[in-house]
Amino acid sequence: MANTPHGGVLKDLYLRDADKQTTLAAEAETLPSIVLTERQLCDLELILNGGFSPLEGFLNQKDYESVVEKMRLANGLLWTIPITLDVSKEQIEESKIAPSKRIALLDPRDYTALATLTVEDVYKPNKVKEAELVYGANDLAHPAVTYLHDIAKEFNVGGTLEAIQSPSHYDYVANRYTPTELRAHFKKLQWTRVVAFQTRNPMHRAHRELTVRAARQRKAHLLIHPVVGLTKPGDIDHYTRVRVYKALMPKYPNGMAELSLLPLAMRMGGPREAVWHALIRKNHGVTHFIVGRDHAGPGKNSQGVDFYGPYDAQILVEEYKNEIGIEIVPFQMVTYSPDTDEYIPADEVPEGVKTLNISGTELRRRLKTGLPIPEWFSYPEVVRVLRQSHPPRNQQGFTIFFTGLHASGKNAIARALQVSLNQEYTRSVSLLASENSRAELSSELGFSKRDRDINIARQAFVAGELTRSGAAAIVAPIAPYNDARNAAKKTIEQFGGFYLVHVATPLEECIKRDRDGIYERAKRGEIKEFTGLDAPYEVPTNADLTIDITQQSVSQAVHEIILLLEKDGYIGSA
Ligand SMILES: Nc1ncnc2c1ncn2[C@@H]1O[C@H](COP(=O)(O)OS(=O)(=O)O)[C@@H](OP(=O)(O)O)[C@H]1O
Repeated sequence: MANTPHGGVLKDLYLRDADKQTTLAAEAETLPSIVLTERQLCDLELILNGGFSPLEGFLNQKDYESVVEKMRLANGLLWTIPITLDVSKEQIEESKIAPSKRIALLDPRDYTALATLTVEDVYKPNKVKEAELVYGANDLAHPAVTYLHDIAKEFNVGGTLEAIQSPSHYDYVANRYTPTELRAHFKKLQWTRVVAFQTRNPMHRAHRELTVRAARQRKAHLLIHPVVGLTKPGDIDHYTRVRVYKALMPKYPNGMAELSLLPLAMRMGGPREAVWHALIRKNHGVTHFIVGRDHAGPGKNSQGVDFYGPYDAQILVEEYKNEIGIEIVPFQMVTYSPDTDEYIPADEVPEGVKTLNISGTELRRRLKTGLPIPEWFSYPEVVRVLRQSHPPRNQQGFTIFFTGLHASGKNAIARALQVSLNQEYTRSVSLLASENSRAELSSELGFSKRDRDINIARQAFVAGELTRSGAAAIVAPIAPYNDARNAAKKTIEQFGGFYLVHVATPLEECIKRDRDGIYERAKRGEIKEFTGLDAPYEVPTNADLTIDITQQSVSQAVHEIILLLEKDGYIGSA
């Protein structure tokens, strides 16, 4: 039989409110509303489907303070992470949020009303205290603490929820199970002992071995229950991870393991989060839960020291195991022994026996450079998925961002670079020449700082999208301002390579080379705010390459850019 929910009753608010959903939806149209944040949306989904049982809403002040201080709801039930609906002063005023008011909670993606909140109270959380007691330190190196101070708004609204509808999902829908659905699934499969494995990372052979060992030890079936809500910033995206899990599932014996995706917003709260994870799994009907080394660990604090000890989570979970009501399976990471070609838990490796491992950083390096990933470490099917999402540099996109004065020669170099890159045949090459960008993207803009910044931001957006899709983008605006160039870099480099090339032709030379006589017109006052004359050009100090066309030919300039791209692996074979 599936495990009892935390608090005894599964609070599936969809089932509870099924009869009144049409009325609630109609009422929601008339109510003031709050558009949820991404984190709040994840939390709401798990409150509504019972994953957060016994919660039936967002914590009121009494519950919040009790959870922060005592790891318990005000009624004494164990609950370790505050689940709060944070709002700003403006939202409170605009929606007239006050006790006993009803508020519609809207999906941020399409403004669908998902639930109605009956407000109990509005309160100001003590964020420093929450950071210290829940996450162990008021240290911005902790992602949940940064969230608390930089993203979460000033006030919390406590209150109970009524369910209108669940948030829509369009990805991996068949693999998403609510607690009610998962319980029915276990029943159908006749699974009574189920050990759940939580993960926010791709899974390799070591994870498969670890989970099978846990199942064998406890004579249980296996639920691979990865988080697909919000995880640690910088993690591999969930699309890739789910493809990895799907590639891995056939490696388990038939009928041993199932995959279900959990729309949880993690806090990386280590020990407290491990207890929370266990309670969530209990609500999903699971009987056993694997807690490994450094469970939900946020990494190092601002002093360079780990926030939590590697086994703190296991210790806290052990301390509360009777109240949690799920059997904890503590696990050491398993490691590979090349001599015996087997995986062994780290604490069982005999003295002197050599073991191998590949760290996350090393794996990313191998993916980036195209270096082999050995079969003892992962399955070829898994590696294929990872390589598709992390192509080597020579298949990734990049942007060459030229900056320089009018008539500096940047347009000629940009055109020649496009021709040169076209020889490669490996990716499409797009040139956003300044005159085209001005005509097609920014025709209504002039040359004030604000307008120029918008112009650069638009080009950066387009170049970013091209870079994301694996193309080479060449942009060649004047881009006279540092902050706009830096913002462009930030926009683009999250998707691939970014190179700032400063065509540093001196102004006098530009004036000499200006065949259209534009500088002359500007000097006569016919063109205002002209860069280099009555508008500034901030010389970049962070250019990847500086070219002076009075000293170098166009071919030479292009060749230097090609050399830069080759050095970083964007062109040529890996
Ligand atoms: N006031 C003023 N200042 C600078 N440039 C001016 C101005 N008015 C028109 N032009 C012509 O517009 C071209 C520069 O546009 P950009 O989009 O590159 O400018 S910016 O990056 O937004 O600053 C640039 O042409 P190219 O250098 O040939 O691209 C200029 O001839």
